[in-house]
Amino acid sequence: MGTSDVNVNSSSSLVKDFLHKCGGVAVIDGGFATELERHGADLNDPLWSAKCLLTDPHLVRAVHLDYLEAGADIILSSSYQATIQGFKAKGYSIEESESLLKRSVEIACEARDVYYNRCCETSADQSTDGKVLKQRPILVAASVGSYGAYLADGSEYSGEYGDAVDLNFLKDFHRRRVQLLANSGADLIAFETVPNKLEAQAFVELLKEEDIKTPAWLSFNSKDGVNVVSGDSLSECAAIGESCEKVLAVGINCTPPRFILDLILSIKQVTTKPILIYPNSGESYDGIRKEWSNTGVTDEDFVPYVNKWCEAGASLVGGCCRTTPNTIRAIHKSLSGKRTV
Ligand SMILES: C[S+](C)CC[C@H](N)C(=O)O
Ligand SMILES: N[C@@H](CCS)C(=O)O
Ligand SMILES: [Zn+2]
Repeated sequence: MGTSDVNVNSSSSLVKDFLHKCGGVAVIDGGFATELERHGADLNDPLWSAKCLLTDPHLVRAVHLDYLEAGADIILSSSYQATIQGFKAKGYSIEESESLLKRSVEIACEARDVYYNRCCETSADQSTDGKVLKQRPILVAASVGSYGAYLADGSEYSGEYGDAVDLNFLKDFHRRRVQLLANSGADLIAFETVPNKLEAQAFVELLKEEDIKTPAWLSFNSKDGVNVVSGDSLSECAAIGESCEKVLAVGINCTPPRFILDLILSIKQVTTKPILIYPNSGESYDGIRKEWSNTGVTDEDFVPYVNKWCEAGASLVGGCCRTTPNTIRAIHKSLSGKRTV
């Protein structure tokens, strides 16, 4: 057995072991880019949330910390739309771009360190203003958004890349970023808002070809509750995750809450891996104007479904775009009876 086999075996139970320590269900953080915006960041930029790595790394750290204090057990780095190609288009060198990518994970790890220090400093009888300050296992996941995210026009909600974009193109597009993020100190890689089957295939092939030691999750988005946004079959997409030993969980993110239950039931047919769910608020996004239209959906609409989703098979639950630390606090509270620790 080579060293790579040893490493894969030792990380192959990371999510299941983590879930066990969390009492069966883990809380994922909430919308990251939209939370930066709520704090005043202007993300009308091709880099979207990754712009803050350049302009306001302190805010990036503060938002991670807010999610930890709201009860998130897993935080995702600010690298969703951070790509070497995107930074290069802004005039950054390859070295600078690579260092920004690594920085995104370092900042998340720093937030975790600050959080643990706060937990130590807070005695049990101190008031914590509703903050969850509890020493517990916390994972940092390196976010990898799709090629559509890099296009910066909301294409991750269509998954239509045109005929020129084939499997090799997507693998080459993502290769260096995945290598870097895998060696950045993150506990896992979060391939998220994956809009089509081709890109899912590219991600799992990259994990194998590049002998990536950091395990991953694979999370798709849907706009009809049946298929992924491109129209590709969710079952076929989830089965790609199931086929790869380095993918430790499969699920759905950035999808309206009303579709989630059916999507869990569909994924459950094809996977034995933990299922993760982190829906958006249910509002619509205009990818050109980079604006959300508020359809009146609120945190209160979302949270009551969380226990049903867990009963249906989800074991990692959080929020995506336009959810906030309040959403995560409410999810944490709502799951507290379900957790066995
Ligand atoms: C999941 S969508 C809201 C992401 C935003 C998009 N990549 C953009 O740049 O507008
Ligand atoms: N983790 C990213 C996903 C965007 S769909 C974010 O929350 O900004
Ligand atoms: Zn989202």
